Amino acid sequence: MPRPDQILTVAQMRAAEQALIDGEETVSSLMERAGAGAADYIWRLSAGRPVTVLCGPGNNGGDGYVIARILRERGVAVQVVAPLEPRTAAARAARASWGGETVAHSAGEVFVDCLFGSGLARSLDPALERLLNDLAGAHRLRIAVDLPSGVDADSGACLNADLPVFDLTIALGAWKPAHWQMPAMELMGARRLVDIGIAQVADAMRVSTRPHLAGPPMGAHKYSRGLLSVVGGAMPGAAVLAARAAQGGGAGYVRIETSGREGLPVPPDIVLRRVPTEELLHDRWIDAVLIGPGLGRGSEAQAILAAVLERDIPTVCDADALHLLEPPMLQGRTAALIVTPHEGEREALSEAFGVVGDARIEEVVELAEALSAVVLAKGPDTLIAAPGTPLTFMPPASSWLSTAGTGDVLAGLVASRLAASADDPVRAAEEACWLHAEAARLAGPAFSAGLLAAHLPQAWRAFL
Ligand SMILES: NC(=O)C1=CN([C@@H]2O[C@H](COP(=O)(O)OP(=O)(O)OC[C@H]3O[C@@H](n4cnc5c(N)ncnc54)[C@H](OP(=O)(O)O)[C@@H]3O)[C@@H](O)[C@H]2O)[C@@H](O)CC1
Ligand SMILES: Nc1ncnc2c1ncn2[C@@H]1O[C@H](COP(=O)(O)OP(=O)(O)O)[C@@H](O)[C@H]1O
Ligand SMILES: [K+]
Repeated sequence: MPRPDQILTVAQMRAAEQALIDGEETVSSLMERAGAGAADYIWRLSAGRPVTVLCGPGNNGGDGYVIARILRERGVAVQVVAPLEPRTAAARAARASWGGETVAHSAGEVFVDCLFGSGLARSLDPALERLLNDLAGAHRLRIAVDLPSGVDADSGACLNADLPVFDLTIALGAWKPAHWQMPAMELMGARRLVDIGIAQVADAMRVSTRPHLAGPPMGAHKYSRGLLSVVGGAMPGAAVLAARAAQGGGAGYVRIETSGREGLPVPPDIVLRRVPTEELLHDRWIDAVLIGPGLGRGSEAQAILAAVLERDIPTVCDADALHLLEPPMLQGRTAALIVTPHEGEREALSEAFGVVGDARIEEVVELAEALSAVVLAKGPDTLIAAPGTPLTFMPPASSWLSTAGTGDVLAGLVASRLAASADDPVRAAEEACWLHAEAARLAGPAFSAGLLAAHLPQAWRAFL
């Protein structure tokens, strides 16, 4: 059975299609199924309004002719704009079955982009780019089939500077990385997937699906639910915020440990332990550690980080810790490690660990290998990579998260989930992202990081 969460590269998609064609299917039968599935969505959304289909030269254009024919059969007024003749046998056959005229331009209600899909090899030439934009601008509702034309399926790059934004993108057969990567993701609008019978591909990447989180069992006590130590540093506020968030992440016991002397605005329900650096984490009941938020970047911070990592407890490194982390600090570790870099921190880590990838996706995967760790590369298009595990793409969360301190909240959540279930750090990272996104949704617009953390208890309801 194919899984609706699998993400395939163009090469994987072609191989999976070929496997079907080597069996009972033909390109035309797959195109018919893809076109029919897309036509269903378009028919419902167009609700009787006229539809314009822009058809390109490849099989994406072929899908367009199938869509045009099916919609016409259902009584929809359809116009086809075909700036280039079909070049594949299946697309030519689909054009012949459509049999209708083509027009040079059209304006109206619903626009369907079947110019290029996964076979786009280079940027659109200026005439095609103009036609695409003119047609998109001349219609109220815009729908892209498989991918918005101009987008590179594997990387999510936009090959042209000026591409239209769609209301809906209908992916065919399987998701491609571009459906979940910036900047392409910004053009897609809502996303829907049409099943055309593509099988489950071994080791395929995946988009994360909503998890089910268990509440505490009847016999739970604070230690059984996970003890998390947040190691504080030069700027204690960030550690307090992360600890606050961690309390909303499900761990039974959250405390802050620090070797500093700074006054800490610690709320009464967070335990504070002040100890010399060499006594940090001297408690065999600790399930997980968070270090980095507010740690500082000086030599003292570096010594604290080295001491913490040497304790070999399941650890989350965020923020300043990601600028201090060096390969020797990880030697001999066996416990789980999760790093949660934003783009700048990811670049710093890549430099420190000698990772040079061609593109973001490859670099994140290579970084996970180099660190033997889970890499939660956060941003509008968060990725979770771990050695030996399929790369996971998180669905987009509220863009209101782009405010200071929300990363500290995420780090607290990741550490909290890790304390609760240290045996599966990838799942811990994924669960944290879902709680974070749901809290952001509940917090609405223009929230602060503190308010985000305050919405975590309510966010749980979506996963119980
Ligand atoms: N395979 C299957 O079984 C099924 C596939 N399906 C569908 O097929 C789509 C993939 O089809 P595809 O591989 O034909 O690619 P597509 O995106 O239509 O375009 C490629 C053509 O455009 C050309 N070209 C490229 N860039 C260009 C540019 N900038 N400017 C101008 N020309 C350019 C390129 O030729 P080139 O010039 O590079 O030799 C080639 O002729 C996929 O997204 C899905 O919709 C479904 O029907 C299910 C079954
Ligand atoms: N445009 C966006 N859309 C969705 N989520 C975002 C966006 N920008 C940032 N985020 C999320 O907000 C958080 C920001 O973290 P980070 O950059 O570390 O901020 P800080 O260091 O101020 O806490 C991350 O979880 C990231 O995924
Ligand atoms: K398209």
